[in-house]
Amino acid sequence: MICIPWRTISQDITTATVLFGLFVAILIAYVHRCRKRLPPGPPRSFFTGHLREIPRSQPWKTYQQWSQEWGNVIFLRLFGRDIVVLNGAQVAEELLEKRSKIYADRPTWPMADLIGRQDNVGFTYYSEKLRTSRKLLHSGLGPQTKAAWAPMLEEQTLTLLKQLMESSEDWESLLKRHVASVFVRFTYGTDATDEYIHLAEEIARHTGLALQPGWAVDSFPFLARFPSWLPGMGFKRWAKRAREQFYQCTRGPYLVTRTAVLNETAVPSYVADNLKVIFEGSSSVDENILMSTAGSIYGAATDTTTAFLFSFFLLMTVHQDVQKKAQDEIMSLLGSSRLPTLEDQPRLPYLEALIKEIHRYNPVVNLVSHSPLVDDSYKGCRIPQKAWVLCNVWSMTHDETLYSDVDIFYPERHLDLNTTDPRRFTFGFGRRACPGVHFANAHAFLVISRLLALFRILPPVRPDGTEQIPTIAYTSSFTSQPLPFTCRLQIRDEKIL
Ligand code: HEM
Repeated sequence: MICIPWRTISQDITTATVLFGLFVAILIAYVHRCRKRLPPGPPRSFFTGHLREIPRSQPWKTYQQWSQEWGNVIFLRLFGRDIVVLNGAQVAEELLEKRSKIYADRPTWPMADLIGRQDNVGFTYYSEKLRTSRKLLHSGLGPQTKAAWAPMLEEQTLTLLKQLMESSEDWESLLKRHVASVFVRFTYGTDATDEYIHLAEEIARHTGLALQPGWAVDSFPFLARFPSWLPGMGFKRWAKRAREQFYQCTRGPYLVTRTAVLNETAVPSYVADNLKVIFEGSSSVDENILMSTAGSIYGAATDTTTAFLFSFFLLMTVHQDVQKKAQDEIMSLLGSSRLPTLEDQPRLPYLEALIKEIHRYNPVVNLVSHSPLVDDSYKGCRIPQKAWVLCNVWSMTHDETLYSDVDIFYPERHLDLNTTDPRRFTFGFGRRACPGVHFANAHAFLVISRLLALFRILPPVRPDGTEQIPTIAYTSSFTSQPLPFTCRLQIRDEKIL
């Protein structure tokens, strides 16, 4: 007979009891979590989730319509991911502003990580690195540093006007080039070369591709750990090339400015100013963080600014009456004496209202993505940790309780200072809100006021002499731009330049 010592049996019983207790506790926690219901949403297919329900074209408009049936917080599932759409200003402010610490993260995007985008502030997960990056950006872009970048903005807009006087039919490419020059100047203090612009456009194309749904690695992140020579791992080889180009685009211009700082030939810029204090020993910021914040500016600033300015051109081409009112305001303040400067901004309220209305009418970024760091709940519904929280900016700037006749382009609504400033939504929320907001507002004011002072923006003319008013329509991309349209620029007051 085999004799098992009593001590061993009693140890086994204790271990089994502890394990069973642990199992029961986990089960209770799991059941409790699941019993807290998820937010409501349209019915979905068991296999494809809401793939068929979510339209490819301007989904933000559909989400707004769904809110009438399902409320302001809607739950969707796509490619195995939880998506929570926030459709109103109140809920966005409640969650993303008041609970900003919870909603400071970005959704995980394994494919974007593979192409190196963790070194781009807009994608960086919430961490010490992100906090340092944002501090650096705020200190370079905030209103306290306006005196440092305002003269550069004035000089660059003047160059744009002169180029437009020479060849106004090239307004589209000149405007794009102007935007690129402004951000390369601001960041590195150098001229934007064709090579850099081309590489940066390639990087933006790669980002767009990586963010498209359907990459297997986004649903099964463990695939990223498999060797790239295995069959079916072509995405890893593509990602490696894309990542190398991304680092080339970030390092190249940074090193040029760094060398210029060391040689004492650098002109003031975001990178040069920060490097000087690092080299003097007055700042302990890691140079790698400075380099990646600098590399993030171009991507975050150019597409958004270009989309906004193109929208201005389209809306002025169609709404001649609004354009005339803005021009009359500039004329009554300045006559033909000079071009507007940033000091004139507070004295041109109609122009300020016009800028607000361009933001409201078609927000540049209609869906802003955040992600909660922990499980959260709102009005009894669970918002799962790591869910993809999509803040529907469109639904806020088209909320009938905030703005009347939402589909009408009507800057006058903002002359009443009680009207909600749409930029409260269009530049994002909480701890991820756009650090470039002050720069963007100053830039928009300078370009728009100076263009209107010098030019009339007119619809194209058909062969029979009648004007062809373009249709107002926008893309469905991440930054929503007007669909291609044409307009004419006519000089209205040459003496002003
Ligand atoms: C019309 C112009 C612009 C618009 C409409 C715009 C809008 C936005 C929006 C909606 C976000 C996301 C905010 C969020 O997640 O809550 C964002 C992020 C960001 N923007 Fe802008 N932006 C503009 C111009 C600029 C400029 C001029 C710069 C820099 C010079 C800039 C730098 C950034 C950066 C670095 C981020 C990422 C912040 C983070 O993830 O923590 N943006 N912007």
